[in-house]
Amino acid sequence: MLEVKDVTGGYTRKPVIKDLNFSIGQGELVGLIGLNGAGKSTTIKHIIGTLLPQKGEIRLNGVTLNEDIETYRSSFSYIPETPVLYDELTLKEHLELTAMAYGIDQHTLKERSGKLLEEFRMEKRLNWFPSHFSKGMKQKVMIMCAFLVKPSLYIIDEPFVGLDPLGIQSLLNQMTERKNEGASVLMSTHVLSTAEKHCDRIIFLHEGRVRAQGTMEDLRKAFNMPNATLDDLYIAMTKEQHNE
Ligand SMILES: Nc1ncnc2c1ncn2[C@@H]1O[C@H](COP(=O)(O)OP(=O)(O)OP(=O)(O)O)[C@@H](O)[C@H]1O
Repeated sequence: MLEVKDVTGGYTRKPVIKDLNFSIGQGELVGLIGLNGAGKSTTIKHIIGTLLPQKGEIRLNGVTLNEDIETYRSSFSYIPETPVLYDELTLKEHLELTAMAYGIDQHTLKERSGKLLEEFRMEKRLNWFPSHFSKGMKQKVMIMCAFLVKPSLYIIDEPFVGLDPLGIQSLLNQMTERKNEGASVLMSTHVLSTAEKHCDRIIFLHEGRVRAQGTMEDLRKAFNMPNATLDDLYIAMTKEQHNE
């Protein structure tokens, strides 16, 4: 589904991410974990195509962005860490615009947005403008727009920080529902307890490189820490690098 092969890239000639290799299969939820500045957002920017690899390639459903921009772009939805909304559009108009951009018909729009508005408790705010939304509400608008579309991959940059516990539960419900339908999720987060509980696999990114990846069991073996939590493993990874 998503294949990242030998990808090196960044903002200038000096690379920020180096020789990244990982893939995400159908129905998998994969967590991208690492310290501030490890390169998580930069990795995501390469996958969504706002940055191009200096080396290596990224394939989504078999194609690179260059080979088939339409297929590539329509294969994923992206939820950024900081919500980006149109000041002059209401919540309702944001949903309508998304539907239009992705060719979703009126009937489907009504059905899907009805469910999402209920799930995220935003039914009464359909005619509100972004300036009246709290930070978490803005995040919910982006999440609802992303889940209105049913792409094969969701890319989510730190979703848990601004959401209240009910919002987090709703997002996890949406992810699980789409996962069960075969969609994949790549999610970067610092909330390790949630990642440990919900991710099928974890990718540890450190100083722009994949330090380790796999299931919790794989990681426990790799670090030789049989009963470790994701927090324990993460701290071990940072200390190990520190000692080098
Ligand atoms: N627009 C930019 N121009 C130049 N360098 C950048 C830019 N954005 C990030 N960087 C650099 O790239 C490196 C990786 O940053 P990135 O934002 O990918 O980290 P991150 O793992 O997402 O961190 P965080 O957990 O803080 O969000 C850092 O050294 C950062 O300074």
